[in-house]
Amino acid sequence: MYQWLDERLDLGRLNAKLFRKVFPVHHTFFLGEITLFSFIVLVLTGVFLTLNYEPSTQLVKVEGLTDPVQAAYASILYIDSLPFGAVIRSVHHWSAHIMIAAAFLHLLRILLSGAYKKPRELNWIIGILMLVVTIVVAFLGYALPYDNYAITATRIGHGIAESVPWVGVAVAQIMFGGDFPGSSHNIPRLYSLHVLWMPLVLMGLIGLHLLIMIKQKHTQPKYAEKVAPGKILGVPALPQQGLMSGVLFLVFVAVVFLIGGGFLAHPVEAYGPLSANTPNVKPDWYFLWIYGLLKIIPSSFEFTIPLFNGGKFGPEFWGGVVIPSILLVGAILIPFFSFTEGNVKQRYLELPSRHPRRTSLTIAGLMFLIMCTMAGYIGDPGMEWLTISRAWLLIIVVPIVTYFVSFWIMRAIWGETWQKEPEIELIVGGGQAPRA
Ligand code: HEM
Repeated sequence: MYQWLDERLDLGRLNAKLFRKVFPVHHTFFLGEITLFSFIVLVLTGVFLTLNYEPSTQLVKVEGLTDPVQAAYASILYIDSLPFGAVIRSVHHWSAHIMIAAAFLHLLRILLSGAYKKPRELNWIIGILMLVVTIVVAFLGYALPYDNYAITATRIGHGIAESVPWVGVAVAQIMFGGDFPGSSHNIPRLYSLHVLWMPLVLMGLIGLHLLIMIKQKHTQPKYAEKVAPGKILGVPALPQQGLMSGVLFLVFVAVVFLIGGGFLAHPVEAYGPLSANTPNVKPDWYFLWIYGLLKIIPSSFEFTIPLFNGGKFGPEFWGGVVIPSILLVGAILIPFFSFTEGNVKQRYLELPSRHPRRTSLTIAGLMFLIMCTMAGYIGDPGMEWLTISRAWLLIIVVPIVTYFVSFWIMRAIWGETWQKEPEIELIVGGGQAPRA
């Protein structure tokens, strides 16, 4: 069979060029792979869901329910009633959470190890875009069950889209196919964006990301410089790397099915179909920091520019659009503010502990997000101590204190040598003397 294929596809050349490509091995490199695996599981479980989901708000009768309900809602009841239907829906749900978390951790590893520097600036930018698109796809899928929970959470995003001065209402109408909720175009519009257009964009970006990564070659652990100077130290793409990735994929599938089976996505009947009741729901964790900002920006923080029918700059615009956009642009620009020594290409991973400024800034940034997230709980039972003014204080003070404390700890531990990468001593096994 190999010979038959080789004669037609010149597999030998492919084998020599692609399959023998060397991949450096480091446990943190699996974060990018886990992000990829989540995407694959999302597509596979998504195919099952699309085969059984009805993207329509037409009213239909469901056995056991007195009032007619929207077809989208009814189809989720149907999916949950299929053998393993609720588990597959839950695996889809949890894979989305894992993909966002893994992409974010992957971003942190790139940031903390300096892998974003020349020549990988492009892949850094594509990565940020992928993270944003992933979050957008997750948001677009939120409303599809069309239950009270999904609609209430999606309304927050709809309000943010509408808050953009002058163009917001038009943007929201295009995105949601009319007023939300209520328009019969809502579900078909969100559905096509969620299952087709945005995943296609994501697939294109992932393909580009991986092609660039293969072309530029992976950064390597520091010891590779000593063991194989000027070369790539690692294992061939096939069979070793492929085998490791294959095993990790199977483990990933097993774990996500365990999570999906153990913790089912919320049953739609717990909240019921669209009604005037607004349940007290919060957005998912990755939106909570924006939700927190929306809670603490005072409603008086608003003005209108009396031009072209008036452009309103309200708190939702500041918290939901301006601050996240500033952070996004800042993140995109990171590689252009840090340079490699002598402007050479970055080949090796940097130790976070030996780059205390960057590491402390990253931890401070995380603290900012955590404090904003905490503000999302203002007014909840048990959180009475958290007033709006205290939340402001925490958001400003905690990141600054964190920066100085973590910087001080790194300086205290490594003293004068804090900026130097440690000397690597190579120990060769089998009782031989070290060679380097
Ligand atoms: C959202 C979907 C994403 C997928 C599926 C993905 C996938 C991958 C994979 C499989 C690798 C190789 C293994 C590794 O280094 O972990 C990689 C490398 C890389 N990724 Fe991503 N990634 C994603 C998001 C991001 C993000 C958010 C960033 C940063 C903003 C980023 C920046 C990079 C860079 C710079 C490399 C090269 C790393 C090196 O050479 O050390 N990626 N990505």
